[in-house]
Amino acid sequence: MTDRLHGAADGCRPVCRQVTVDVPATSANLGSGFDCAGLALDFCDHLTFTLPQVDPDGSGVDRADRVDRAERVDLAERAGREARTLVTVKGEGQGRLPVDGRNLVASTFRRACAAFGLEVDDLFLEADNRIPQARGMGSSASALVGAVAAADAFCHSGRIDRHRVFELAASYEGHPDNVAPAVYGGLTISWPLAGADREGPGGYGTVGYPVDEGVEAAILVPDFRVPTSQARQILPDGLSMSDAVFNMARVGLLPAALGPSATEVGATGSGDRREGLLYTATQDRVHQPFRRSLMPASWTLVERLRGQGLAAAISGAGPSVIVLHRGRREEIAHLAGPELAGGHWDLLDLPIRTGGVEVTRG
Ligand SMILES: Nc1ncnc2c1ncn2[C@@H]1O[C@H](COP(=O)(O)OP(=O)(O)O)[C@@H](O)[C@H]1O
Ligand SMILES: N[C@@H](CCOP(=O)(O)O)C(=O)O
Repeated sequence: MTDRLHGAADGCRPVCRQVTVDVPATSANLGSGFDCAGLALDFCDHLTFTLPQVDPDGSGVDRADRVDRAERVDLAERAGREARTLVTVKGEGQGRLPVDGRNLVASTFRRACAAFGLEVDDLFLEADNRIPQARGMGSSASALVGAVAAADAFCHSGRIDRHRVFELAASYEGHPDNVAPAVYGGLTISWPLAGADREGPGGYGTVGYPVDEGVEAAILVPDFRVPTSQARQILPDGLSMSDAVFNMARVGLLPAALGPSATEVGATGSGDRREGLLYTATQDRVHQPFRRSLMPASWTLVERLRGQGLAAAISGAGPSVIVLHRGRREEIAHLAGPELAGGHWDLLDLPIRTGGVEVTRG
């Protein structure tokens, strides 16, 4: 897509000087829902974007009074030279992620601002990261959503437009499954629009489903990384009809298996049968079998957990493992005992996050 959005104002001004963003981790696929299912997790990166730029006469931002005098002079002196990007990273990625304009959050923020018609001068970004990177918890989608949501907040007054954020961030990511829950929260099923349906920017649709309050996610996170790009390259070009049908039937079960209305579904009346539905909904023949060789230790763990009837799957493109459950935390920790005792795996017990990205202007 073209980067300047249709209808974006030419040369718009930022509506504030600082924006903070809390953007959640996500788990995509959930077994059967390759490239379409995603779940928001209550575990956030906290990002602070500051635009210190202001015209020498103080007219560059609507709230120029918040820029102190010394800073205005400093900025005036810097007029005419290349814009600076200064990034500080704490937590996940500290010492590893770029701290200049190559940082994914910073570069995406500039790109989204340009798409909205705002040319950004200097940018200060403080990233307090909790989401492990390249582990299958959607860190790259969260980085894109955080950056686009911040750009939306700088470029438009009022509440952020979640649909606009979803469309732009999904177009940058290239698949919408992690982006949608990071934007909207909860369980989402997303799809690329068919060619004839494409109109204007974007090209993805999504619907959200409520998640039963009793459902929790246990995420087992190893200390090794698998980049999503590598895990996508290993997938085959085609599938058998029977494997496609196997997954189609199961992804259709995900909203009922995770939703509060699951007990009302005739075939799933009792608590035990609900666990059975979660187990079935997370079966997969489309992507995990092809990725086993990239993450054998993760697959061993998935099989052990599933062997006890738990709804375990590779989280996203891996190598983390997600277990969706209702009150079975101790059992999961016990079954993952060998991995946890070895010191190379962590267990995160995470509630499902009902809301998506949160933005505050300062
Ligand atoms: N908070 C972040 N800040 C900057 N870059 C990030 C951030 N999170 C992810 N990235 C970039 O995305 C890469 C991981 O993306 P990817 O391989 O898709 O894994 P994941 O499963 O975590 O999304 C990181 O190596 C890094 O380049
Ligand atoms: N559907 C994608 C999901 C990638 O999720 P991530 O959290 O690993 O980035 C895939 O399976 O490739």
